[in-house]
Amino acid sequence: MAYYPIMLNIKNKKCLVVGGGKVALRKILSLVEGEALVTAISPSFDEEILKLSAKEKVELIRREYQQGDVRGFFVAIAATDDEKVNKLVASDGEKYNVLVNVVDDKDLSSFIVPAIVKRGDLIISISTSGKSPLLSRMIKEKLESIFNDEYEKLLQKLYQKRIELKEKDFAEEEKMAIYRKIIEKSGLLRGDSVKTDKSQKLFEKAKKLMPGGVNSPVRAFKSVGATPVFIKKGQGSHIWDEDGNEYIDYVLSWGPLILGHSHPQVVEAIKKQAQLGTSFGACTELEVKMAEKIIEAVPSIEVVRMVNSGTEATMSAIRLARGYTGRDIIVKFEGCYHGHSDSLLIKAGSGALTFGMPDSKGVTNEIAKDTIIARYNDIKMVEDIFKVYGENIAGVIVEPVAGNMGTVLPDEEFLKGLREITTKYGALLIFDEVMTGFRVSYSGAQGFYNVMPDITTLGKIIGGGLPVGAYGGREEIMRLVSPDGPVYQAGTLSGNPLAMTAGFETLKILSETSNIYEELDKKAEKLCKGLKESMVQNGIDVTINRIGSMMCMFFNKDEVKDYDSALKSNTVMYAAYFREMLKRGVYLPPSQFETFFLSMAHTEEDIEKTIEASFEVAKIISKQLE
Ligand SMILES: N[C@H](C=O)CCC(=O)O
Repeated sequence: MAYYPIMLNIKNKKCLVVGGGKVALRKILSLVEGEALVTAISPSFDEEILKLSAKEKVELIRREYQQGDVRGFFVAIAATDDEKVNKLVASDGEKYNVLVNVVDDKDLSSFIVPAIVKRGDLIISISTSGKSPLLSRMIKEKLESIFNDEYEKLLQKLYQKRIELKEKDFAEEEKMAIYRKIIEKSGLLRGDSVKTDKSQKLFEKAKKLMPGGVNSPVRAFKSVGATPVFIKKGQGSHIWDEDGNEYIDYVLSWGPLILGHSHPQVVEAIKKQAQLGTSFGACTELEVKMAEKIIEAVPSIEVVRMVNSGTEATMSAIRLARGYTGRDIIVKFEGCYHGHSDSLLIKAGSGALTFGMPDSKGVTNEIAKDTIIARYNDIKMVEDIFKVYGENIAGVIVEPVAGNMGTVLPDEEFLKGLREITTKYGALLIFDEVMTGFRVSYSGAQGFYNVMPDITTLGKIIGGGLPVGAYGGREEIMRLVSPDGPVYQAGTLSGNPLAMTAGFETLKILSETSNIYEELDKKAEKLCKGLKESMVQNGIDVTINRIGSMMCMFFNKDEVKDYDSALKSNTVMYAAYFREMLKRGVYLPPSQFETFFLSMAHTEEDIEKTIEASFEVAKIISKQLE
């Protein structure tokens, strides 16, 4: 059956309800609300119907329905459980041209009544053409949670404006523009028009071709309950997806793009180099320039080796620490992520934490037993571990600012304590500065906190957006690396000219631009202040951790200083926040346990827009708390 949806004006129209029970009561109430002249026929009536009659809202006829009763009515509703009566009302309706609805029997009805969401004069009706009342009800509940009273207020505002403009001599397009502005200003419908068809199609295809449809797990948006958007291009602080949606980007390829996307100087240098050759697997002057630049900047590095990723850098650093000390055990911290090499995938952060599998299958017990886990910021625990295993510990690896369980800052004494303990026991201290290097300061976290490790690993920023990694440290340690020494490590594309060029240009800009880190800090401070305020004003608990342009907004009322406290965050709330922000053109990390990054390219306007969006979203997600 095909239905034609209409809204009936029943004001002052005679409407009949046949029946006197609870269902009849509901029907009478909705007719009364529509200001109809209601009559009900039934041998007996529910208490509430009698009360309505006492208030003269409904006229009651106390007897069974009789043939022809529908005559003269505008519409009739049969709400009895007597099949014979219902059929009689239906056939009378046909005979006397009266619209009839028989409750729960679409075949007997000439019209059916949709489920509705009503906010004052705003009425949204839902119908499954009588096929599934349950689905109608569930959709209604969903819509009720979206369309709150604010929509009614908006409707009234628009109506007032319409009356006001009626008298004025405006062209229709001008009027439309005014109405549109009012709607946009309300923020209520912003983002609901985002189209992601192309991304969705691509993801369906990708899932068939790649595990989870991705080349790195966190990209799958799984923990935030969304379909990933497929990115087509980036410029400055903005990215665009395949459907043409624009976003302010706070992921920045997970940190490398401190200058923003496609910085013209970096792009130009890459182009020039590409014309000269992309890889030689041989020595180049570029590698020498890059090594010089890194050694100049990072205080503890005297000699450096370039590799292709952060994972390679940390894996090689561990091997070097073992080679140097002749010991096997490594201490790492819960929630710190050092890439995906076997010995470091124990209680790891980032995607491993996001997907609840911090210990990966495929890592043998033999390997796992040489990694001891300690609590971040718990120097006493590290001391205790060293008291028992000190003689066998090759090194301690740590993110000096943890960025892979969200952002977690080190306590004042934590890093210093690690330096003292490792020195005392002859173990090496490895700072994984893949994320913090050239990010928290030009000299990394070690410069910022003035604590010098023995080995440092780098990645991200030093590749200027191309794949890269590096590890370096005191000369006496680094000379053990092959071919100077017996610790083997190699790579076909290591130090490749494109990555070296992009990285070198990036570091050059960072070193030549005055106050760059101060500016980033100021922008990030403003952003965090606004984000926090948006939550506080809407009664949402949030803890923001930040150092310079690295930050994380934990949906958590308590301080976040380690893995356990990070895990107490409300990930469902973060997921809702992420989805709503995305709709409003703000691209955040698709996991509660990742870091937000800012770039030099982010403008005041970006920050303001983000805060504005956050206020809108906070209002929406605060409803989840009710
Ligand atoms: N937190 C990770 C890197 O720093 C996220 C990147 C990835 O796993 O793809």
